[in-house]
Amino acid sequence: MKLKGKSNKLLNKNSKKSFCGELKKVVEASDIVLQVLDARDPLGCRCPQVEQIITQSGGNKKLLLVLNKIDLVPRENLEKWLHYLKNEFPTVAFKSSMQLKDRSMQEKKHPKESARVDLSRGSMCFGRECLLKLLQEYCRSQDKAIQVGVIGFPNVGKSSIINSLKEVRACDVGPVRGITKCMQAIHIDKQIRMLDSPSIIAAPSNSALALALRSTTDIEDSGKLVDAVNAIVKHCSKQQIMLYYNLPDFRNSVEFLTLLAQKRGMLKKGGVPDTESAAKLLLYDWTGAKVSYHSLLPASRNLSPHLTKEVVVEMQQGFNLKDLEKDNMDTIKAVKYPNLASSIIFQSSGLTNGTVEENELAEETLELENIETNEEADDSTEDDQDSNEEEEVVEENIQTSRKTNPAKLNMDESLEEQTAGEQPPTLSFNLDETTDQDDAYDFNTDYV
Ligand SMILES: Nc1nc2c(ncn2[C@@H]2O[C@H](COP(=O)(O)OP(=O)(O)OP(=O)(O)O)[C@@H](O)[C@H]2O)c(=O)[nH]1
Repeated sequence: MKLKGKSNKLLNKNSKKSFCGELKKVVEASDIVLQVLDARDPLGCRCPQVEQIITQSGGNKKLLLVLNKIDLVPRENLEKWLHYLKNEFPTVAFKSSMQLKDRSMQEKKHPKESARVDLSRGSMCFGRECLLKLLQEYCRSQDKAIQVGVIGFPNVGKSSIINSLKEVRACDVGPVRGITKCMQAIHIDKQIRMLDSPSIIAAPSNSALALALRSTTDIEDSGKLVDAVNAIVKHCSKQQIMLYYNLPDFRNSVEFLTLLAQKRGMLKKGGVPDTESAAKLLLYDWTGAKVSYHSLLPASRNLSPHLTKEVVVEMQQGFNLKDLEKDNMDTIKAVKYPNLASSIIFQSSGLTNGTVEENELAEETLELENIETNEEADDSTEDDQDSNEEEEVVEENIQTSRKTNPAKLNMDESLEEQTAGEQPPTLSFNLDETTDQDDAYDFNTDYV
């Protein structure tokens, strides 16, 4: 996600500390916080530390979950996740609009431009009315204008959701991770102001899988790329991966990447397979806009350890949950889904821990040199109210309680139950605490 306009010029800070600070400002300034989840791995996109900050902040702050990219999971799986998540926080099913015009383009209003806008189903947004209604009703119940923070790990679709609500490409969207560096305000209407934020920083203590999918920057180091691919592939059905990429059997990640590079014609000088590019392609696939995979629900339906029943009730107050359920059903009915058999089964590693306190970060900087920033964007198109309001920031410190260290989920039991009727390929997962440490993974061991 790339923000346009003056804000990036003024606040172009690349350090993770700055990311943390900006995220906290957004949370602090928000009446409602939307935590955006990729529907393909809802739990992996939830950050217990940030949820705790919001739910324990007092001052009537609300937390909603937005289950985005619902067009990439089978309908049956989506319905199960909505049912699961709503027991913790009110949850909105969403599919972002994929092709929106720039504000500058919209101002031109050339008839040929409008004719070129893609109106196909794939580019449409679903869930917009439901989310807006929820926010507007909350406004009315509070009898005041509200600020709505949009937070989440990289690439979950934060910018896409804001753009979809605004119906204009106010923030740039793309597969590159972590381009948003500072808070920016976007007015949806007179009563609702969205606050965009840099992504949550995944703590280094997370599993290799969580780090592969949720790290703030694109991975560049070739060894780390192979590790990241290894972590992803070993949490999927190998047969389905082979089928999706149309590859023969492989023994390990290096062999997989070699085959993938050959298949896609990714060759270096002398015809050597470019495994680094193949690895980046796979990572983009796994966090981007296309590949359908879905994760199974946890065996235990207990409340997440960092939540209490009182918190759940408090977060529900002020929202009409019956209407939300009905509106979600309307969204569900309208979207086109991949079928179960073609969607890759994925084993999530559960909630992803985030680093929210600046003092917990090492003095490292994000490797953003390779990311093309948008600072040269024409500021003249940014002369509306939105681009001037991001500096309105609350500087108070937020007290963070950090009791939580959620254990990884053991989903083995639920796997059998949930895949009954799904006819998944034969697979067996081993999610003990050491799984992700095992660099020399042998695919033949865990996949039957
Ligand atoms: N299929 C599909 N793709 C989506 C959807 N929402 C977002 N995407 C794609 O997901 C990718 C990331 O979207 P962004 O909106 O840039 O995500 P972000 O959370 O703002 O990303 P960061 O700036 O890295 O934090 C883009 O390629 C989007 O086109 C959706 O509902 N469905």
